[in-house]
Amino acid sequence: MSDIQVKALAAMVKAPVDVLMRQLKRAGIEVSSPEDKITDAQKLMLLERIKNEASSGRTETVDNRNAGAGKITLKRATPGGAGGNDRKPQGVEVRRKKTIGLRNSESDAQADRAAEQRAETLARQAENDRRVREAVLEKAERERRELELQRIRRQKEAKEAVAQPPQPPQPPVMPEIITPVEPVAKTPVVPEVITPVEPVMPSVAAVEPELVAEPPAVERVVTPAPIKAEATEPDTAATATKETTNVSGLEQRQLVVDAARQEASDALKRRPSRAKPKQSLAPKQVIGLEEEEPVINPLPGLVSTDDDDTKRGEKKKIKTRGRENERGNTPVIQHKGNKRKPGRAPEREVKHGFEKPTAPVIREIEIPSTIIVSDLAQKLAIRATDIIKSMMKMGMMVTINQSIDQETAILVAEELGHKATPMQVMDDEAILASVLGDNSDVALETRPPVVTIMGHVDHGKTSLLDYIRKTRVASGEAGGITQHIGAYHVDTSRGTVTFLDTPGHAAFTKMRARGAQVTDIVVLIVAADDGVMPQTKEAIQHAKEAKVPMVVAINKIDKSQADVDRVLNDLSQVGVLTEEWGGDVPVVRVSAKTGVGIDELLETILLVAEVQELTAPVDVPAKGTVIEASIERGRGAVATVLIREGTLRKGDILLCGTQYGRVRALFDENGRSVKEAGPSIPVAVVGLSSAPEAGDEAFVVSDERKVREIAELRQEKQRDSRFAAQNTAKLDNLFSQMQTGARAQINLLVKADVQGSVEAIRSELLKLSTDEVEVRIISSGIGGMNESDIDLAAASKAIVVAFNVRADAGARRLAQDNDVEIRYYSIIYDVINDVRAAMSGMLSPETREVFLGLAEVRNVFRASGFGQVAGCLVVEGVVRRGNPIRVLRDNVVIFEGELESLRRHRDDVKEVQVGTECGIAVKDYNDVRVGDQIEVFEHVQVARSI
Ligand SMILES: Nc1nc2c(ncn2[C@@H]2O[C@H](COP(=O)(O)OP(=O)(O)OP(=O)(O)O)[C@@H](O)[C@H]2O)c(=O)[nH]1
Repeated sequence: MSDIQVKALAAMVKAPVDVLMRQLKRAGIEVSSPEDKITDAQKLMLLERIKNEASSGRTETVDNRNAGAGKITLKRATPGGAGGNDRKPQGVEVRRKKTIGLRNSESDAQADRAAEQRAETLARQAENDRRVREAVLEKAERERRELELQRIRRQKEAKEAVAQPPQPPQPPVMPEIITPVEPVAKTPVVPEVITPVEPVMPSVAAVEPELVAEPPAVERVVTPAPIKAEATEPDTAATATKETTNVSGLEQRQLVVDAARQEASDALKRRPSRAKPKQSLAPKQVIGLEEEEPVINPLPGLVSTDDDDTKRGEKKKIKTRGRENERGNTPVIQHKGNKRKPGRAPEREVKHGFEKPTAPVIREIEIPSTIIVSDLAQKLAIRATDIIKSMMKMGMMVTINQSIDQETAILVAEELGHKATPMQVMDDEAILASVLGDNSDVALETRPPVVTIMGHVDHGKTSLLDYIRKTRVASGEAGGITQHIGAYHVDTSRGTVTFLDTPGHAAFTKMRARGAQVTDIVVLIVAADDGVMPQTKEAIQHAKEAKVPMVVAINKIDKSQADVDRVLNDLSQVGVLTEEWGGDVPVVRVSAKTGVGIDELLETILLVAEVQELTAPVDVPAKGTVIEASIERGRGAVATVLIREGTLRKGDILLCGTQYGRVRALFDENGRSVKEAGPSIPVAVVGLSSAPEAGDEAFVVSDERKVREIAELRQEKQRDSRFAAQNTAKLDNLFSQMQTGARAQINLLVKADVQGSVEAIRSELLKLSTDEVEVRIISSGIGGMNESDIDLAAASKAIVVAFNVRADAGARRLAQDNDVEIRYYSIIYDVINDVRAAMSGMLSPETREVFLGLAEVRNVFRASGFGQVAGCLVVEGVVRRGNPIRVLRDNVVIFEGELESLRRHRDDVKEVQVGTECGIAVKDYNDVRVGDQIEVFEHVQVARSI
C-alpha cells in the first residue's frame, strides 16, 4: 500500500502521462503535474472510472499504444502479516492484479465483460473452495497434532526423547502457489479488465513479457487444488461462461458459488486422505521456484528428519497448480488476516507449552545450621504453608518467618519427600585459602632481613637503632623510654635491614604465640655495665620460643664499668652459649654512643641473614603481619603492617584478622606517604574498618565479598572462643588439662616486689615438681604486671603469681580478655600451698585398701545352696558381707575373692563383730580348711596430694 507518482503509474501501465492525467481528472482525482502522487484508493477510483467509461463506450484512445503496450496492469499488494502481527508469516503477500486492456470495439468490450464475470465467478468459487478445504485441513491437522503430541509424550515417558528425537509425521507441506499471469482462459484468477481497449485473449503474448519484466509483481494467489484443476481446464471454463451468459449477474454468481461448493466437496471426497499428514510428506514437485517466499515450516522442533526439504525449511513456490494436483501434493494454504497457520500453532504448543509433571519432583537441598521457614519453602519450591502444615503434623508450631534448626529442617524436608543434607559451612581459613592465589610458581627475590632488637630496659636498644639510622628517635620519646613498637627499614652500605624496636612488646609475643616467623633475627642487647637482667632473660625466652637465630650485642663498652666477661658468663648461665664460649651465638661488642662495633654488628646480621637465604615473591598480592595498630584522630584505624611477601598498594583490599578495608593511604616509618610497600618493609596502613590486633596476619584479597565473609566469621569465632576460654586455664580446673600418660605441666609467671622474694618463690615452687606434674616458671621478675607479662602468660597458658605486686589497668584488662588468671599473695607459704593443691588436683585419685577384720576357720561343713561353709570365730575387727576377702593359710594369701554369705546360727547377717562365731561362705572357693584365716577388707578412693 503505497502512493505512486502519476508518471510512474503511467510508465507502469505503459500509457501516456497526459492521457492518464486526463483520466485521473475525469475520475475526480486532482493532479496538477506528473510528479503528483496518487494513493491506492485513488488508483481504485481511477480503475472504477475507466471501467465505467469502458462499459459506456466512452473510452479514450491512447495515441501511442502499440502492440507491445496494449495492456496496463495495476497491482495492489496486501501484506499477509498486516497489522504488524508477528505471529503471521513474514513477507507473505496477497496481491491482486488488474489488467487494463486497451480495446477498440464494442464487441471486444462485451467479450471482456463476459471474461471478467467468469473470472469473478471462478475467483469466488476458488475462495469458497479454499475455505471449505481450509476447515477440513485444519480439523485434520488438529487431529494429527493431537496424535503427534500423544506420541511425543509416550516417547518422553520412555526417556528416548534425547537419544531419538521424535519423528513426527510431516504436516502438510504448503508450498505457496504463485499464480503467474497467464492467458485469461487458463488463469484461475482472471484479471479485471479495466480498460478494454484491446481484447484480452489475443494479448497473451503481450502479457508474457510483462511477467518476466516484473517478477516482484507476480500475484500470489491462494488457490486450492480442486479449483486449480478446474482452472486448468479451459473447456469447463468455457462452458461456465456459456451457461452464465443468459442469466442475471446475481443468479449467475449464486450458481457459480454453488457449483464451486459442490466441486470443492467432491474434490475432498475424491481425496479424503489429503488432510492426512503423511501424504504431505510426499516430495513436492516444484515446477517453478521463486526466491524469498518462505515455505511454512511445520513444527521445527519436531520436524521429521526424513524430509529434508521441510527440515531445512527450504523456501519453495509452486508455479502452477495443475501439475501439483496431478501429483497429489498438498498445496500451501495461505491465511489472511490473523488466522492461525496450521503448521505454526502446535510448534508453540509443543515447544513452550507447560507439561504437567507425571511424577513428584524430588529436590536435593542443603540446609545451613539454621533456616527460616520461608527460605526452606523457597529451596523446596513449595508453599511455606505446606511446611507449616507438615510441621504441625509433627507437633511443631512455627510461623513463616521463624528460624528452625538444621536437624528439624532436614526432617521436614524428608517428610515432604525431598532429600536434605547439612550444608558444608566453610570456615574462614578455608574461604581465605580459596581466595588466595597460588604463588608457588612466582619467582622469588632476595628480601631484607627483619631484625628485632630486644633487651633489658635502658640497655640501649633505641640508641643503637638511632645510631644506625642516624636519627635521634630516642630524644623525641616521652621520658626517653620506648613507648611503642617502632619499625624501620635502614639502607646500609651492606644492604637493607628492617629493624623492629620493641620493649618486649605485645606484638612480638603474639607473633610468637601464633608461630609467625616475622622476625628473622633477634639482636639481644646487653649493657656491658649491667649484665643479664630479667628482661634480658625474657627476651632470650622469646627468641627461643620463636626459634629465631640470635646475635648478642654487648653495648656500652665505652663505659668504664663495662665487664664483657661477666656478661658472657651470665649469658651462658641462662642458656645462651656465645661463639666465644664455644657456642653458636655470635657476639659483637658495640657502643651506641660512640658507634664502635656498629658496622661489625650490621655485617654479622647480614651474614646470618645470608645463611638463612631470605627470599619472597614480589609481584603478588601482599601478605604481612600487623606490628601494631591504633585509632588516630582524623585518620581512623592505623595499622603498622610488616609485609612478608608481595607488594601492598593503595586501593588494595586488605584483611587483617577480624578487620578489613580498602587501603586509602600508606606511610613509611617517617610518616611519608608511599604508594606501595614490598617484602620486609613496614608500612602504616589507613583504611581499615577498625584497628586490628597486633600480630594479626594481613592479606590482600581481591574479592571484597569474601573478605567481608571471612571477617564476619572471625568475629563470630572470636566471640565463641572468648566464651569457651572462660573455662580454660583456671587454676582449679588444671586437672582437666592433664593428658593421659603425659606429664602434666603447671606453667607459672612469677612477679614479686623484690628480687629476694622472687628467688625464694622460684626455688620453692620448682621443688614441688614430681614425676607426674612438672612446675615450669615461664618468667619471673620484679615489679608490677604489665601487658607484656600478661601476653607472655597468655601465650604460655601460665598462671600469674603476683607477690606483693599488682597489675596495672592495661594488664588487668588484657588478663580479663585473655582469661589469664592472676593470683595475689603476700605470704610465701600460701603460694606454695596453693600451687601444691593445684598440682594435687592434677593427680588421679588413689585407691587404698582398708582392713576390716579377721576370722579364724574353726570348722568346715557343707550347706545346701552354698556348698562349703567355714565355721569361724571373728578374732579381729568386724566381718562384713559383700566385702572382698583373702584366704590366708600360714599367713600366706592362697585365695582372693568375695564373701558370699555370712550367717550367725541360721540367720543371714550383714556383719559380725569380734569375738563372735559365724558361718562364712566364700564365693567360688571350696578349699577352705580348718586353721585358715579369712581377712576381710574394703577399697576406698583417697585424693592424693603433693
Ligand atoms: N655510655 C653509653 N650510654 C649509652 C649507650 N647506649 C645507650 N646509652 C644510654 O643509655 C640510656 C638508655 O638508652 P635507650 O636507647 O633509651 O635504651 P632502651 O633500651 O631503648 O630503653 P627503653 O626505651 O626503655 O627500652 C640513654 O641515656 C642512652 O644515652 C652506650 O653505648 N654508651
